[in-house]
Amino acid sequence: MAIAVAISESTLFPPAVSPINGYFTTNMLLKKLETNGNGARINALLDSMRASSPTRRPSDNEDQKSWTLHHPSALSMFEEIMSASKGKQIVVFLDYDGTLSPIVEDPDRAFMTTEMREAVRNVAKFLPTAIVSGRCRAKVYDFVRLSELYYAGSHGMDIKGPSKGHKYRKGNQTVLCQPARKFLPMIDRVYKTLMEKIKYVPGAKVENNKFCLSVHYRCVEEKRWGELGDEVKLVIQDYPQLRLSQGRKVLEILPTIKWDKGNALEFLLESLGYAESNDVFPVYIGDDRTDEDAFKVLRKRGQGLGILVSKAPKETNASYSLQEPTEASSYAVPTRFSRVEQVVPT
Ligand SMILES: O=P(O)(O)OC[C@H]1O[C@H](O[C@H]2O[C@H](CO)[C@@H](O)[C@H](O)[C@H]2O)[C@H](O)[C@@H](O)[C@@H]1O
Repeated sequence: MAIAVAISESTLFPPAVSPINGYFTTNMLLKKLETNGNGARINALLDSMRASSPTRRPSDNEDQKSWTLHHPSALSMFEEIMSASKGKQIVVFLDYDGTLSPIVEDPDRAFMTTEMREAVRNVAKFLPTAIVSGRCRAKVYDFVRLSELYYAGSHGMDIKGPSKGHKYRKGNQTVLCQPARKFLPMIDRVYKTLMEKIKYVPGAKVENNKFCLSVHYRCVEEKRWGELGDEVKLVIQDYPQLRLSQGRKVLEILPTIKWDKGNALEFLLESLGYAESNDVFPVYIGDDRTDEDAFKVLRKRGQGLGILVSKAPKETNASYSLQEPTEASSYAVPTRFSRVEQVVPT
């Protein structure tokens, strides 16, 4: 759409944005609104991309101390946590990237270690265990390869229970929940468009997570983040049923339905028979913004606990912390959990 704007071009628009046939387009105006008159960008998305990817700096000692005081290490508090869960069924929820696997440049190579897989396998022997990931369910399954677990892919929008013969399976039915099914053709279309649009930005990568998409900028030069963000915004502005969210050097495109990792957690607890129960103690370990939705649900239920994997102080709804994925694996050593008497649901 072209709109006429009664202001002089030279004072308002930086050289890159000039009128077409004497008219300023909406996009031009938007671009102008994102600059502060000196031509410096104050693009909200770009600012937020920077803020969610801070350059690592040693955190201030005082900040770190006060944060650790409010979010003590889940390892040092293990005995207290276990006594709070006494007589209750612990259910374990694990995020994948940054929690079970280290963050790496190539998302296709985010492998978990054999040690981590063993730790998860062992936990799942004693406790119902779910992987809750932004990735597509099939892909996260390929990384984890444990058929006894629940998997919630696409940020919880694609949930499947353990295959036949596993003890946490509910009766004969396989648990399945895909609340965003109708968005599949749209997501596919946007995936193809984005692939085309971002191929000019070196290092950018679109990952098809089935019910949502990830646009990675970890390998994009910072000076091109703004351009990439603009391309993504332009594409999704034609799709009001989609929304933009952010993770670790990634822009996430999701359906606008009210369904997130928190809903997935509640759905899984309900599937296990703990919808309204006080006899359950959910433990959720995650590292990212989308995991906050699950931490919030735990706070609201006043049950269990959230553990944030983070080296640096961060605002979070989690109660405890772990420094890095390797700590998550030592947290999950089987003897820790097997000491607690567990009620195994039928
Ligand atoms: O919910 P998660 O399991 O944490 O998934 C969130 C996103 O994780 C992946 O991206 C992140 O990890 C990559 C590999 O280490 C890294 O290269 C990227 O910068 C991170 O954002 C995954 O690729 C995404 O699809 C997930 O949405």
